[in-house]
This record gives sequence, structure tokens and C-alpha cells, in this order.
Amino acid sequence: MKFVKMHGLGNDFVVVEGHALPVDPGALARNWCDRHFGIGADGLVFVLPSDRADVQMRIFNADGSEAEQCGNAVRCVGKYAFERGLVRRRDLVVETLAGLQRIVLGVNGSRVEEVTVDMGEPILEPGRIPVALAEGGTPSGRVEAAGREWAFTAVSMGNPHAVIFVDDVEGTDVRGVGSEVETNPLFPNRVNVEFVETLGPGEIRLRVWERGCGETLACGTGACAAVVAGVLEGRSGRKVQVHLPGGTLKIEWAEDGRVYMTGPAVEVFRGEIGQPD
Ligand SMILES: N[C@@H](CCC[C@H](N)C(=O)O)C(=O)O
Repeated sequence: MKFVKMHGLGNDFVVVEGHALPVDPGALARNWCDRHFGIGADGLVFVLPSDRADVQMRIFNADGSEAEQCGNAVRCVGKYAFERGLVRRRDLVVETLAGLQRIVLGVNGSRVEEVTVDMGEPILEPGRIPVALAEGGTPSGRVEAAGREWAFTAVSMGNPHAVIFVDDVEGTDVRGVGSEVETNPLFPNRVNVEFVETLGPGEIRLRVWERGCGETLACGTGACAAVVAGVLEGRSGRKVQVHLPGGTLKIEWAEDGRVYMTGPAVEVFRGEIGQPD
């Protein structure tokens, strides 16, 4: 099977184009995303035909679980679709399990360098995130992890996030706290966990423990969720530079209620791989 290795700020993916999902995409994700025995990636992305949009994206985490949405992968899919002639326009629509995503490509010559994605309206009703909190008001609560309580704000960007504000993100035990929060029964579908240090109204530092793959160098939906939580909690403005270990994303929770994300998409190499034994 032919694949392309791509990344968005170091959040890396094996990208495969096909007509339909293979029989066991979760098993392929576990094998191919393995950094020692496979190609190595945070997730496996399928670019498929769609009857509702220009292309369809399906994304599987490195542990084989399927995610509804992925901000960094959807930018990579936009670049892939344009540069391979699947779409000739610079604005296109990508179908995901979380709905239709409108994206605008920043093209330099024949290369896509930057992509802006309309990530839609954040979901804040606890039952739809999902998180076991009472309905009404800001979806915030407390969760126990690594021997203490942490205040969190829950946000769904199509996939679930728990945003935790900290004083020093570098000194935070992202693995210890993140892995416990990910599987806390408060979150029936597990959860991505964001650790946010506010630098000013328009600037934050972010590290993310991702559901199904651990700490990554960047998370697009996590950056969107962090900005939404910052606005809800009065900790940041609506237009924010989000500094992640892999680089910076520009996020805006616009007055139309939708969240817009702008960042790069990069192709690293192409290859061919057989089915695992
Ligand atoms: N890295 C992604 C999110 C990938 C899916 C996530 N791990 C989940 O299970 O929801 C992003 O850039 O948004």
C-alpha cells in the first residue's frame, strides 16, 4: 500500500488514499504508527471519496481507536487533495465524522504552505461533549489525578477535550496527569487533555496529552478547545497565538460563533508498506 508521511507542527500522520476503509483500520493504525516496528506516527489518516464534500477524512489514533476529528490532519488532507489534483480549487470541504469542514488553502506556486480551517462551533453541552457534569452554565468541574484535584473546562470540537489551566506548563507532569484524566470515568469516551499557561490575552503556551496516542508536539482541536475555555473562563481573548512544542497555531473564536484555525501542513516522505504479518 502506498502512503505519504505528513505532519502539522510535528503532530505526524501516515496518510493513505483509497476508495473505502480497509477491513481492520484500527489494527493497521496500531502496526503502522508504531515508532519501532512500523512507520511511526501519532495517527493513520485515510483520504476517501465523499458524496457530500470534496473528500472524506477518517483518522485512527496510534492505539487503533477512531477519532471524530483532527485539526492538524484536516490541514494535511487539504494539502494532499490539492497537490495531487483531487481538488483544483483553493477552498474545499472535507467530510469528517464530526461534520463538514470548510478549508482555505494558502498556496505558493503549486505548493500548499498554510491552511485555514473553519472548525465549526464548539459544543458545550455536557451530554454532547460527553462529560458527566450537570447541564447548564460553563461545563467546568474538578477531576482527581496524580494525587490532587485539577479544575477543568470541558469542550468538544467534534472530539472531547478537558482544558486545565496551570502556572507553569513546562513543569507540569503532562504524562502523569494526562493519562489519568484521559481514562477518568467522568469522560465516557475518554478525553484529550490540554495544559494551558496564559502568557497574555492573545498568547498561550499549550501541551496536550492526546486520547489514544499520548503527548504530541501539537493538537489542532486541542488548541481550539484551549482558546474556547480561555474565553469562557475569562483568561484569554478570542484571537490567540497558541505556542505548542512543535510550533505556533493561530486560533480565533470569531463573533459568528465558529472557531478558525490557521497553521502549516508538511509532507515529509512517501513510501510503500505491506500488510503486517
Ligand atoms: N491531534 C489531533 C487530534 C487527534 C485525535 C485525538 N487524539 C482524539 O482521539 O480525539 C488534532 O490536531 O486535533
